[in-house]
Amino acid sequence: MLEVLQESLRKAPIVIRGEYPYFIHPISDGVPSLEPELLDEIADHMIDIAGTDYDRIVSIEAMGIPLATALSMKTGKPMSIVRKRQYGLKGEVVLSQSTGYSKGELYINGVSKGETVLVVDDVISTGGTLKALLPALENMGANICNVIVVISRGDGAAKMSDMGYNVNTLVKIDVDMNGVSILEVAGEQQ
Ligand SMILES: O=P(O)(O)OC[C@H]1O[C@H](OP(=O)(O)OP(=O)(O)O)[C@H](O)[C@@H]1O
Ligand SMILES: Nc1nc2[nH]cnc2c(=O)[nH]1
Repeated sequence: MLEVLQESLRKAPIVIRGEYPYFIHPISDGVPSLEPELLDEIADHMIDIAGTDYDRIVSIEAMGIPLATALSMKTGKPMSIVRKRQYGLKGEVVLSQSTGYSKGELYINGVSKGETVLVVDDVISTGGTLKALLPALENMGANICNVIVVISRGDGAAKMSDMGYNVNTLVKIDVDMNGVSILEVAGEQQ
């Protein structure tokens, strides 16, 4: 299951940021090379989880964009990207994002009241981004049918579950200076 993703995670280099071992991976960073086989495998798996019964795919810049694009092309569903830049369009919604290493504003455009949306992203770590985004989408009148994040590192997904949001993750990982350890793979017994 998810063999291409697992293999790529095992090969992911680590750099130390402060004292934090930071993994570098095509899905979370777009470097060194994002292969179509990997996007294809992930998009197929997302369809297995969420089907295609939604109006719109919603994702977050920057690294949600290739995932949403691959899924959009497979499902024929439109996508809206939550941006870090303000456009000032009518109906734009602003929210504050806080992750482990950044704070800033996010801007939602293009999501209409009553739409059913699938939310996808590359990584969940502290959960700060989804903690801000999911209630904001609901306040806009969107119906969130599913949330799928490729890589889970840390306790963000558990925190979202405590808030009443089920976040499906494809792999749970741990990271130290020696590399990435895969703790859990979606659909596999451990
Ligand atoms: O669970 P959290 O702690 O909120 O972290 C998750 C967020 O962090 C990453 O984005 P980042 O803000 O680094 O932006 P990028 O995609 O532009 O690198 C990732 O794409 C998520 O959106
Ligand atoms: N690419 C990347 N994104 C992260 N988000 C939280 N931790 C990490 C990390 O180590 N690498």
